[in-house]
This record gives sequence, C-alpha cells and structure tokens, in this order.
Amino acid sequence: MTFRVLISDPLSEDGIFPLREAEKIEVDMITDLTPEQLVEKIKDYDALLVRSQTKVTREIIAQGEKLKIIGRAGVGVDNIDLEAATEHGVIVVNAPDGNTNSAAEHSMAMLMSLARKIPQAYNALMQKKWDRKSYVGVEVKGKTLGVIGMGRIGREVAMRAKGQRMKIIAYDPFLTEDKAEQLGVAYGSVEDVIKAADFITMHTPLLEETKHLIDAKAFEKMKDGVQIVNCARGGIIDEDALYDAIVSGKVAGAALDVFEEEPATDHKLLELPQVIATPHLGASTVEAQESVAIDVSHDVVRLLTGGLVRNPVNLPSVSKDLMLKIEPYFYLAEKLGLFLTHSTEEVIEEITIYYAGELYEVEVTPLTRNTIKGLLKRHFGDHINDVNAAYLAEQRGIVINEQKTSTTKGFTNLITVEVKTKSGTKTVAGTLLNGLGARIVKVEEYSVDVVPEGHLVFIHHKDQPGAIGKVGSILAEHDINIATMQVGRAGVGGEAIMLLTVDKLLDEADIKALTELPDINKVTAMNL
Ligand SMILES: NC(=O)c1ccc[n+]([C@@H]2O[C@H](COP(=O)([O-])OP(=O)(O)OC[C@H]3O[C@@H](n4cnc5c(N)ncnc54)[C@H](O)[C@@H]3O)[C@@H](O)[C@H]2O)c1
Ligand SMILES: O=C(O)CC[C@@H](O)C(=O)O
Repeated sequence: MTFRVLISDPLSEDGIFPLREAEKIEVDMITDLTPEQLVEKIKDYDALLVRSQTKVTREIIAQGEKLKIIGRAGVGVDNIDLEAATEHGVIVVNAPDGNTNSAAEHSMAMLMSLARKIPQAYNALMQKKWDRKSYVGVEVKGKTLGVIGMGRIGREVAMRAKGQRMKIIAYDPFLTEDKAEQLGVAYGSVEDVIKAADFITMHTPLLEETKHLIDAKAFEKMKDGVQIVNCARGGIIDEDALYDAIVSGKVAGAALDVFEEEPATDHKLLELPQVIATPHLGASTVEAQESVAIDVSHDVVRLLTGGLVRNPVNLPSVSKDLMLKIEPYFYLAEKLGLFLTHSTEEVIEEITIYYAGELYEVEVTPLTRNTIKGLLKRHFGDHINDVNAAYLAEQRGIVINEQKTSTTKGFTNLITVEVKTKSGTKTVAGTLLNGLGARIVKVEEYSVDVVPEGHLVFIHHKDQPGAIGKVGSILAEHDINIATMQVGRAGVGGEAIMLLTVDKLLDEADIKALTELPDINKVTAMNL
C-alpha cells in the first residue's frame, strides 16, 4: 500500500527528505490551492503538511476520508481545527523546537530596529532623503525589557537581551521567583512587567486568557514612550488599543511580525510611521524551515509506517484494553485538574495524584496525564493533550507524583489531586458513582457532593448566621440562578466553604459584589 502526502505550504525541500526517501510514500507539494480546491484534493491523501498559511478547517478535515495525520511545520497549531482533527481521529503533530532560535533572533532584530528606527531611515534613504535628524533612536543598554511568556522563545529572547546589557523583568504562569533568579531575570506579575518596562516583548500562545492581554487599560499603566514588540501571535495585543496608544503618544513605537488577521496588507497600524512590521517572518530562516520540516516529516513517516510520533498535539496513546478500563475516569480526572487550577492562583510546584479503591489494580498513567492536562489547560490551551501534558509540566519544573492505595475511604474508587504551591497545598477528590457519573466529593478538608461540570462558584467564608442567605440574595439581585449549593465548615464560627452550581458564569461585577459581603474571604468562579 502506498501512502500519499500533500504539502500545501512551501516547505524546505532539504527538510522533507525523510518523506522523499521513504518507501511507499508519495509526496505532492502543491502550494497554490484555494480552500475549495484543498477540500476537494484532501480526499486522496493520508497526510497533510502545512506551515501557518493553510487554514486546516473542519470542512477540510471532514473531507479527508483517508487522512491520518496533519503535520504543522512550526509551533502554533492555531491554523488547524484541533477539535475537528481529534473528533475525526486525525493525529496532529508539530515541530515545537525547530524555530525557537529563529523566532528569538527575529524578535531581537525587531527590537533593535525599533530602537534605532532602521526601517524608517532606510525607507527615507531609498527615497533619496539624507535625513539624520528624524531618526534619532534610543540605546537599549540599561533599559528594562518586559518579557511576557517565558517559554522556549521568551527565554531565548531574555538571554539575548541580557547580552545587550538590558535589565529583564518577566512574567509567565510557570515562572517562580526561584526560577527567575536562576535565569538572572526579575520576576513580576503582568502588571509589574508592563509598569516597569521600557520595551515589552510578547511570547505567549494566543489563548482565551491571552487574547487582548495587552488592551487599553494595560497601555494606560505603561511608562510613557514604551515600545512594543510582538513576534508571537496577533490578537495578544488589542490592535485598536495599540493604534490609539501610538496616536496619543503613550507608545513610542511598535514592531509587529504578526496580526489578528493575516495577511495584513491593508491595516491601519501600517499607516503609522512609529510602526515597523514584517509579514510573519519569525520562523523564516533556512535553518528553521529545514529543521521544522525534518521534524514533522519524520513524524509523518513514523506514523504511516506504524511507529509512534514524537511531537503529538492531540494523540491519545493508550492500548484498547486499558482504554476500556480507564476511559470512564478520563472525564473525572480532567475536571479535578481544572477545578484545582481555577482555585490555585500561585505557581504550582508539585502535583500528587492518589488513586484509591478499584483504581489500585489499573495502569493509571493516562489518568495522571489527563489530570495534568486539566491543571495546565488554562495556560496552554489546545496545545496540551494527554500525551504531552506530563512532559510540559516537567519542562516547567513541576514535580509529578502518582500514588496508589487500596484503602477505599468509603468509595469504590477515589482520585485525590493535591497541588503544592509556595504557600501550602490544595486538594480536591472525586469519584465515579455507578450509574450516576462523576462527583467531586472533597474540596480541601470539606466533604461535598458536586457534579463537576458547568458554572461553579467556590466561596471561602466565615461560618456566621446569614452568610449563606446574603450570598443567595446577591446572586438573585444579579439575576444568577442557583442550581445546587453545598456547604462545609471546619467548626462552629470558623472557616467554611460554599460550593454552588449556577446557571451562568459570574463576571467581575458579580464576584466583586460577593467579595464585598462581610465574612466572605474569597470567591472563585469557574466553568468546568
Ligand atoms: N512569528 C513567528 O513566526 C513565530 C515563530 C515561532 C513561534 N511563534 C509563536 O511564539 C509564541 C511562543 O512560542 P514558544 O515556542 O516560546 O511557546 P512555548 O509554549 O514554549 O511558550 C509559551 C509560554 O507562554 C506562557 N503563557 C501561557 N499563558 C500565559 C499568560 N497568560 N501570560 C504569560 N505567559 C503565558 C506559557 O506558560 C509558556 O511558557 C507562540 O505563540 C508561537 O506560536 C511565532
Ligand atoms: O510557518 C511559519 O513560518 C510561522 C511559524 C510560527 O508562527 C509558529 O508558530 O511556529
């Protein structure tokens, strides 16, 4: 049987040699297909390889009757409908490391060009203007660079900027003060970073949490004359707010490699002389393109020849027999992780998962991965799956422990998840009730009985008469219907919790109103 591979974006010919030389694999590189033509063509192919131009939509995936694997020659998989791929059993692989260096170098090139107005001066000279007054720049030495997102590229940029003798202040949900110290950078919240920086560079993925992370309010907090670099993803910065901040003079300049809508040729930001830009070139080097093409090509060959892929984005790698035993627990494990990530603001240092009762006999590692996936999903988005969850956690220095016990603690099965942060531990436990599905049965030291889905409100308060009624009244005033309510307390008049399921997610105003009530210590709203 011969497999057919379609490459729909230009990939390095040297990089795809593993595909070209593989037996029983035919490769077609056709880079000028319209979306309609791709929908038609994909029917004949077993694998699709893309860069960032091709939008691999649900429709394309649905039409891919033979499609087994989609390879993304690069990091971001935001041009691939992962949900559709998973639903259709199509494995998505990427090349997370191959372009790190190039993207970091491009970010530095943009930073330096911005500081010294090189593109603007070049343009003037090309128009035969010898203008030395209009293009006076600033030195970066001694200036503070704010790095938002200290993953692979953010760290490389920080190291390079230190070489330019810049001071670095960084934020990443997985960066602790200790790790920051080891890296020789200052650590702060997003607010600390944007307030302190002379230059700010973005290096996060585009997620629900990072969309418009830099908005009008954020610009207000920045130093006057701040300069912004974005070589990560358009949409992390609110482009309208950036435009206004430049026009008002708050922001002195911006260097953009990425835009919310690409291609972005007719964009109002490109009309501003303070903006320099490149057309998504961060990974466009001979080396990066060869490296990412080699990585995805190897994975495609591995998969098509019955092997295991190295960089799966959505692959569940569990045998059928084991899957039958543990599949019912996947949902519970992920929801427990998700619950804890919402109720833990601090950096997670250690995760311990205890499996009790009938889970004692079973291989539980896939459940551990699912729990970690739930715990990290808020920060990694769809990039994380049960295959790469543990790897990503360990890469961030999070210690993972898995423990088994035959003690049933009254339940036939029990999963207890404990996370350790700098200020202590947080715990949640859940069980699968025969015929009734998943339940959260313990939160911290309190016993509860809650279905882990939908909109939850978790309140820490002081056990006082009337506290529950006041919460009910505020929610009613805010038109929020309570579906269920659980309460627990350490002792009369002591620490207590309420765990409510409600019909819609609380917004900031709802949370503020509840927090202002007497005896309410903390309110956490979550969507499981
Ligand atoms: N311009 C280009 O051509 C180009 C090339 C390569 C990568 N990229 C993009 O650059 C970005 C970074 O890539 P990477 O390889 O370093 O990824 P990475 O996964 O190694 O790092 C991303 C980091 O962002 C952090 N993060 C998540 N949510 C955050 C938040 N709310 N605030 C701050 N940090 C947060 C994560 O913890 C992680 O450490 C991605 O968006 C990627 O797609 C662009
Ligand atoms: O394909 C490209 O050149 C862009 C790649 C880059 O955005 C990535 O996320 O890896």
